[in-house]
Amino acid sequence: MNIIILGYGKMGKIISEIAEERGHTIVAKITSDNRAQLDNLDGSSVDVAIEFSQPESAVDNLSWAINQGIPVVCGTTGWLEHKHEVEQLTLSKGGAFFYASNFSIGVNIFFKVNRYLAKLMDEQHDYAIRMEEIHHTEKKDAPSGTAITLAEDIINKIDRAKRWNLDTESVENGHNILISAKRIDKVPGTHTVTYSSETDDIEIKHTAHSRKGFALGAVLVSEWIKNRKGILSMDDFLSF
Ligand SMILES: NC(=O)C1=CN([C@@H]2O[C@H](COP(=O)(O)OP(=O)(O)OC[C@H]3O[C@@H](n4cnc5c(N)ncnc54)[C@H](OP(=O)(O)O)[C@@H]3O)[C@@H](O)[C@H]2O)C=CC1
Ligand SMILES: O=C(O)C1=N[C@H](C(=O)O)C[C@H](O)C1
Repeated sequence: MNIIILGYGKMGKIISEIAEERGHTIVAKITSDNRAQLDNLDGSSVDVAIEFSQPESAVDNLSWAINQGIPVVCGTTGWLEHKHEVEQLTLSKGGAFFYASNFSIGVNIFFKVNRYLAKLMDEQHDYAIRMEEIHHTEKKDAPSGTAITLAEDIINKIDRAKRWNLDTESVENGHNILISAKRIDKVPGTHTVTYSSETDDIEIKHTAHSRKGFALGAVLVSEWIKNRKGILSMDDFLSF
């Protein structure tokens, strides 16, 4: 496949390496410095676009790919207030758009465990819910997209959990999920969900050892999306 990389940073580089190892060709590696290349690029020769840039550039990059008729796989976090616009554009153009806050298979298993645990905790009113996410110091958004997915999944399962907020923000009542976002040099991504009562704690945790799992997941999805249409997610891709 011919792949264009929109955002050739820490993730874009590992994704390109894995894609090339799997026999794909990278037709362009776009950063903020060479983005003008997109003005002259013929999209008809590109099979898939992989977008891992930054919150401010995601919508422009995704719109470029969708307008070119290129299926696009997006891992950029921190821009989701505009997701509906991108989905509408995809539908109006008959394109394909895939977003995941986390492409790692391990995290997607963790999402399932989180949903199952939340279902069990719905009736357990004595437990307060909190979350911690730890990432490297270059991360631009907080909380992480993964933490938001975890929190939204809990809100969908637990009646008393009405919303999430960062623990640095003020809280009006105790029915929120408090998220602590820590930034520590080089940490690829650690997420912990804790239910605390007076008598005990129940905790689930996922620790990424590197960015490889995220990158491999994005390449596998890119191979899968090639001839598909519509708004797609990990639930469509994974069979578990
Ligand atoms: N969903 C998932 O599984 C994962 C998601 N992420 C997310 O992916 C995103 C990228 O992460 P990471 O690679 O660590 O970030 P980096 O900061 O290392 O890389 C970002 C890249 O985007 C480029 N960029 C900036 N502006 C534009 C633009 N207008 N058009 C195209 N490219 C642009 C930067 O170029 P320049 O250097 O010139 O500014 C850089 O190459 C983040 O939002 C992160 O949260 C990360 C890991 C996993
Ligand atoms: O910025 C990162 O590095 C990561 N971002 C994603 C997120 O915001 O959840 C996924 C992963 O945790 C790494």
